[in-house]
Amino acid sequence: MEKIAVLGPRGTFSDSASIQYIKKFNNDLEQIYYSTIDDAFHSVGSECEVGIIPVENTLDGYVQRTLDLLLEMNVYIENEISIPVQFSLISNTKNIEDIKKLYVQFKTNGQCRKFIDSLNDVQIITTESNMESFDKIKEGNIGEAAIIPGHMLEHSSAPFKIKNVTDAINNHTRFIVVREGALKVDIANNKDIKVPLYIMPDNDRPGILFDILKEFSLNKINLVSIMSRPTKLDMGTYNFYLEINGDFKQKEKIINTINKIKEDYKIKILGFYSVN
Ligand SMILES: O=C(O)C(=O)C[C@]1(C(=O)O)C=C[C@@H](O)C=C1
Repeated sequence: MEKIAVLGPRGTFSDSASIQYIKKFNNDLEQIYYSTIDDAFHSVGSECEVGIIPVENTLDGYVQRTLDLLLEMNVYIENEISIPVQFSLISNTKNIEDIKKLYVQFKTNGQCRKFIDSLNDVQIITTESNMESFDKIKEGNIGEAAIIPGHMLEHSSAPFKIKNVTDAINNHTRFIVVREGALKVDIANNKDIKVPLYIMPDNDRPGILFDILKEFSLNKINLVSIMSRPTKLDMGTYNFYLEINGDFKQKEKIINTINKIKEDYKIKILGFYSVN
């Protein structure tokens, strides 16, 4: 049975995403839990064949670390799944004014901004997963609170709880399924195509971005997003992460357009797969 690397422990949204992914695609996968996104990602190709990794959120955008690891590691994206995400608060205090310390996962912080800003004089402790935040409260230090996955609220015996502290009701996180090795194109008829890729300009001159975007525009290829990530070599030098969304009939056109851009720029295609 193949193993899938998941940000754990059990109860995280990554765990929920892995359960839904296994169910939806009828995959026979054993979940292996890791305490950080980095550890889960790095296990792909050694302890695990695949990994399920958060990449984008409705309220807080891309997970920057995931974008960097996609470039650094020898992996490709073979599938994706989105799940709804809502958060609640638990605390061992009697009321909200007594909270002195708040545990919150780094990506959760940007999804509960309004609530966190409404708290007075609270020390924020950033965690690696929402279940790490949940577990911290069990240590029993008075004056502590944690933002946890909404579905874990009933599993907490904390004396003080607030249901729903997310900034918006419509909030989803998208997870990608990554596998080690060179890209495999996996397209089903009648489904949309997703193609995330990196374009890495090796110099800086006026019009580079225009040159690249022009090719997509001329070929009527839909770009869903574009992100700049630092090359980490020199200040002010960036790689571009792009996502293409298209109809399956556009497959050849997408390949030809990427090949055209490849004549002038280095490209890493991160995935070429069907969605929904
Ligand atoms: O900590 C979790 O529950 C996770 O699965 C991680 C993660 C993320 O890093 O994006 C997943 C979904 C939410 O966006 C918040 C946190």
